[in-house]
Amino acid sequence: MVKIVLILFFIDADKENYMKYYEISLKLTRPNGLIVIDNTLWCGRIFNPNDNEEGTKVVRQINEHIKNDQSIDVSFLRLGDGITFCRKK
Ligand SMILES: C[S@@+](CC[C@H](N)C(=O)[O-])C[C@H]1O[C@@H](n2cnc3c(N)ncnc32)[C@H](O)[C@@H]1O
Repeated sequence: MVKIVLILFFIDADKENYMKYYEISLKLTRPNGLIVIDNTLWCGRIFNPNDNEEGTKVVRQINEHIKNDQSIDVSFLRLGDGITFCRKK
């Protein structure tokens, strides 16, 4: 049986599927591998309580999820539109 383990994922496609991409990446990443998520500031829209567009809600949701995920260490770069680095423990 071939077991696939990867060391780096870069998530940057459709926001609606970000949670799905994150869960799949976490399963396939080996310990110490990185999951890099782009657009985690969403142009600052996540901080606007009046912005409840689907993409905004999803980015808020994944940020919250990552904050509470004990299986990773997290680092955030306020570069561009915000980049979050998740290292699988
Ligand atoms: C913001 S661009 C990022 C491109 C890439 N990260 C790069 O730097 O070249 C988002 C890309 O995700 C692709 N995309 C959007 N929804 C997708 C989906 N459901 N499945 C696969 N790719 C998708 C788009 O076609 C687009 O090329």
